[in-house]
Amino acid sequence: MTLEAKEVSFSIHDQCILEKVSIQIKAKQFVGLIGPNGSGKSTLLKNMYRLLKPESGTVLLNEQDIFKQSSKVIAKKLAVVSQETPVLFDFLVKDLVSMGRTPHKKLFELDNKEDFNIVKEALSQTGIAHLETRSFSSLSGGEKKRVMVARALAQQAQILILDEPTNHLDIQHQLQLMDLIQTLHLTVVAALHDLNMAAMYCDYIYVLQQGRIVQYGTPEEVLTPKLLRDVFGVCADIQTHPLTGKPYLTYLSASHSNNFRTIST
Ligand SMILES: Nc1ncnc2c1ncn2[C@@H]1O[C@H](COP(=O)(O)OP(=O)(O)OP(=O)(O)O)[C@@H](O)[C@H]1O
Repeated sequence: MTLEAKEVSFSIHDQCILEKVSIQIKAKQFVGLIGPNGSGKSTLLKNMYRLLKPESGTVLLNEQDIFKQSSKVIAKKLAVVSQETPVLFDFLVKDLVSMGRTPHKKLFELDNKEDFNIVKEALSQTGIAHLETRSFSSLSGGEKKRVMVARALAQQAQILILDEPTNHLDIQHQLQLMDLIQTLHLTVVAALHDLNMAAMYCDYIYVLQQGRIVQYGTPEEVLTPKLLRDVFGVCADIQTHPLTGKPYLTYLSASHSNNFRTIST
């Protein structure tokens, strides 16, 4: 399964939010989307999962225009965990996760044993089995996030679109979730704010700035002091971590960054 945005442009009230953005996620790749607040990450993802329609350009799911495929067909192939949690006050956690099975069911067809097992597995994988009979509205932000991930897993789609998946999660659950997603070997595109997470888990990273892709490559190629300064306006020391072998970023405060400049010149 592949997903691709080709020269996607999108405006709101005549303001250009995305300008000819092209990104490609090949089968089983974990691709990160990084960029400052307001750079267009969520808008791009919304164009890629059909919540918004590009003004120009195309989105291809398995090389076919996503807007020419039915919602049900797409939902079997592509699952989304968005930034917003739905307003579903009266649903129990297990019922909400069961909704992930909907694309696989005919109208009025009831869940069978296989569906129950898939939902059980999704609850267990996301560590929320103990919450299954709780009402969604009573959960904490992090618990709600894990329910939305469980619903996406129950959907058994081959492509996952994640908009800040670790937002609201404590560090243990951030790592558990990212590890889990990595072990599923799906095709993944995720908007991430934590650049160390992006470095650790992504095969490739695209950098958005003011609605344009300004850099693309492996974490090693993309995460450089220059990029962090130019795009994020921060000074950072970047080393290869001795245990992970991945780039590890240490952000420097204004006073430390002066020392850093003195040392590195
Ligand atoms: N409905 C809307 N009306 C007006 N402007 C919007 C709307 N939705 C998004 N925007 C603007 O589009 C730009 C891109 O927003 P978007 O949410 O895609 O950025 P982002 O990179 O995901 O930001 P963040 O990191 O803060 O989540 C922002 O300037 C935002 O204010």
